[in-house]
Amino acid sequence: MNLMTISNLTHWFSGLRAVTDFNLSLKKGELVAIIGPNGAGKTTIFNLITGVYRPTSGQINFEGKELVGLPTNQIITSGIARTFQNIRLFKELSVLDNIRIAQYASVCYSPLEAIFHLPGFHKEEEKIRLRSMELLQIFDLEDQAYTISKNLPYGQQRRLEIARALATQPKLLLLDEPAAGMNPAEVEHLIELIQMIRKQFQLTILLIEHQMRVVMGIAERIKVVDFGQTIAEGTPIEIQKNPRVIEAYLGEEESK
Ligand SMILES: Nc1ncnc2c1ncn2[C@@H]1O[C@H](COP(=O)(O)OP(=O)(O)OP(=O)(O)O)[C@@H](O)[C@H]1O
Repeated sequence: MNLMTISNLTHWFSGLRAVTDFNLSLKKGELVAIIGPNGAGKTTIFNLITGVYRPTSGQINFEGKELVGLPTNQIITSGIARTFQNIRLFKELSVLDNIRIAQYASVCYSPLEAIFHLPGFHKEEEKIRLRSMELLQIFDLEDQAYTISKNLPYGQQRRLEIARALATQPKLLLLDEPAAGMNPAEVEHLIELIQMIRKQFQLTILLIEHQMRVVMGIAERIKVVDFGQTIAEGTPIEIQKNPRVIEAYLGEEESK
């Protein structure tokens, strides 16, 4: 059974058609990449899945439930989390607090327990703290738990953003250019990290990425979009040989 099925997704920004009849079926546990030149419509697809924009037309079915029309918070509690192309941490908060905050969408104490600091509040807070520290350990950030997140090196900020996304316990993780701005060593580390969390958290992953080293290294299937339209779909090997893709995208990448 598919975890998510996107059917005929189309989105217009005034006179500009950013996404045209986009279709995608994601099976549980798959890692699928969306690639394409700048402005092709990739991030708009993520914004449509997460309810930032409501599509002009089309459906997004996640575990049998229609997502179109739902507010973002309900989409997140359904089991979808994302990272952003431009890192969006709570920059003035500590690394630990960035992870803790992500868990409050599904907190299990009542306002009364919170106001009067009743036992239910303390128990839940301790659970959140422990789980946050566990995540920081997995992401090799536990020594930085009390560092203000804006002071982390760039590669660690990217890792923290992924850790924060996982704190909501998603089934589907949307990664928007996770390798952007990383040096080659950080990229290699990221590839290992994505493979590790995919297994450990039994994740399905949809990845937008420009760095072909990452895409070809970890994606099982690739969709190529250009001017909002899907121009090719296949395995990494099929995509690398596809003349239309080379013309629209890979050729341009290789010549950089
Ligand atoms: N809020 C918006 N209002 C109007 N136009 C927008 C908006 N967001 C994106 N666009 C336009 O929609 C098209 C698709 O943009 P999108 O950001 O989805 O592309 P992308 O493939 O993610 O590009 P990149 O690789 O550069 O991130 C572009 O032409 C962009 O200028």
